[in-house]
Amino acid sequence: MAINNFSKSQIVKNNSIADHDDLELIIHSLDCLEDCYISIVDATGRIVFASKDFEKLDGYKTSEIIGENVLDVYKLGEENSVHIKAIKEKRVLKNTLLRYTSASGGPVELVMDIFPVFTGQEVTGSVAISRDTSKIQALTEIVTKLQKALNNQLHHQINNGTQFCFEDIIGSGEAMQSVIQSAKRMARSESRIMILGETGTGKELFAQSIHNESSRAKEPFIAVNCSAIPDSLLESILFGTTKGAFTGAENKAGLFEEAKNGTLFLDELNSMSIVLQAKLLRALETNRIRRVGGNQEIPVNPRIISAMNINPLEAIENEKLRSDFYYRLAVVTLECPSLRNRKQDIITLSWHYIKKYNKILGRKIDRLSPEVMKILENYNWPGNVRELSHCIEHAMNMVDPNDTSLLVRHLPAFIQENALKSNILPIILPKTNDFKQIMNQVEKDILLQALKRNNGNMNQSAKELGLSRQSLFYKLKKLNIDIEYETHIK
Ligand SMILES: Nc1ncnc2c1ncn2[C@@H]1O[C@H](COP(=O)(O)OP(=O)(O)OP(=O)(O)O)[C@@H](O)[C@H]1O
Repeated sequence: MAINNFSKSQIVKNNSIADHDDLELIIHSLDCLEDCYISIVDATGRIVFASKDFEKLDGYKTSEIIGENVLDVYKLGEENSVHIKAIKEKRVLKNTLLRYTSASGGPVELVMDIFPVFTGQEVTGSVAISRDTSKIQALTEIVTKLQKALNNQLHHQINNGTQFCFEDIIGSGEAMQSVIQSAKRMARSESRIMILGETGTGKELFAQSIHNESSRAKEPFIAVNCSAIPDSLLESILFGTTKGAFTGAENKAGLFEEAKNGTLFLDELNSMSIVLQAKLLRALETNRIRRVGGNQEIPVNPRIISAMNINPLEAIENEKLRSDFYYRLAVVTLECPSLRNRKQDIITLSWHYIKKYNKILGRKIDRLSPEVMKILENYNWPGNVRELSHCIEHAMNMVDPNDTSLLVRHLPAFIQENALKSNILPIILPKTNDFKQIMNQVEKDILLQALKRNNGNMNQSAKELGLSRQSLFYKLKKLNIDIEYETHIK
């Protein structure tokens, strides 16, 4: 690879080398230069050198980032920048993982060794030698897929009824990581779990993952959506029936029995009637059930995981939920955060679904426009991850097979309209130092966004902008704006 004028001997001579191990590490890193990228920043975090190959990796042009601050370029907080950390802590950081966003919004992951540069006692900068993890990851992905296929085969053989495990949960932000850690701890115990969260936040995904991580993994996982089934039927489904209990009734085991020593997942528990809650409470207290129409008590042993998408305390207050029933089931609780409260995961999840639909629909999208990123991050996602997946599926159906960028016009109309109404379409400044050109662009964007918000209506747009109709006409003419062409959202 090209490392410009930066030679191996220059780096090795660098007086940051604290001990023999570091020296070995640098020499080892330099020996694998084919797979390495080098970056150097000064003590203030200003980038003074970045090897040319970075451009291919993350899309930031070397010529444009030299002289810029590393935090600004890679949109990192101080705590996340490994360069700044090495400078502040005055120590070498080895094999440190750094995740950031490429110029086109995709994820980049590097493993870095960072060496502070000393002049006397003072740290005057740091040198990082980085390796792209995607090659390692590609291999890991293959191995993981093989493992999963093997697992699935096993699951099918033992028919445990699940599709997901913890590895399928996407969310590197603190909120999601903390829920995953709690869920893993819960998987190791036998306590009943209540999973709370809005619709589409992944409650069933967590329930399945907990089951697969628990000692019950080889037993069945049985899910029942309490809102989808009328009460009388739900009782027979859960407890089973005895021949003659009602016309057509047969001797049949219910889900409590079918779940055996596995997990019974009661989804949308809040939809269950108060009467059925009382019957279920008895079963939960005794770990015994009676089939509908039967006299015999049958011992049962599934672990119960339940889920609700409303606030349980409000449901108790409104007498929709018995408190004794709730507390029997909510021995431990897990809260799935809504997507709007973990914005940092929105783009990662979007890329997950883009990759999925690239494969399914034969598309080749490898770039999200900055406007799309901003819109996705600012939308409030009432349907959470499920809604995001539908949004990307829609967009991927709208792109042409040769398109490589996902643009605003590909998004569902209501999301475009929402962005316009909430005025969050960003103004993208031209890359120039020409002040007049920048101001023209700003003026043009403001006029166009007002026109789009008002469906091209000149009077309303002028009113909103505080201009006379004539001034608006004059400005549109001066800026050479073709309204019909340009008010289609780009
Ligand atoms: N963190 C996540 N990572 C990957 N996929 C996710 C995540 N959260 C949710 N999903 C996906 O979103 C969809 C909805 O998830 P799930 O059915 O588990 O949500 P839910 O909270 O149980 O919804 P509901 O309350 O409507 O039943 C599924 O396709 C699931 O795989």
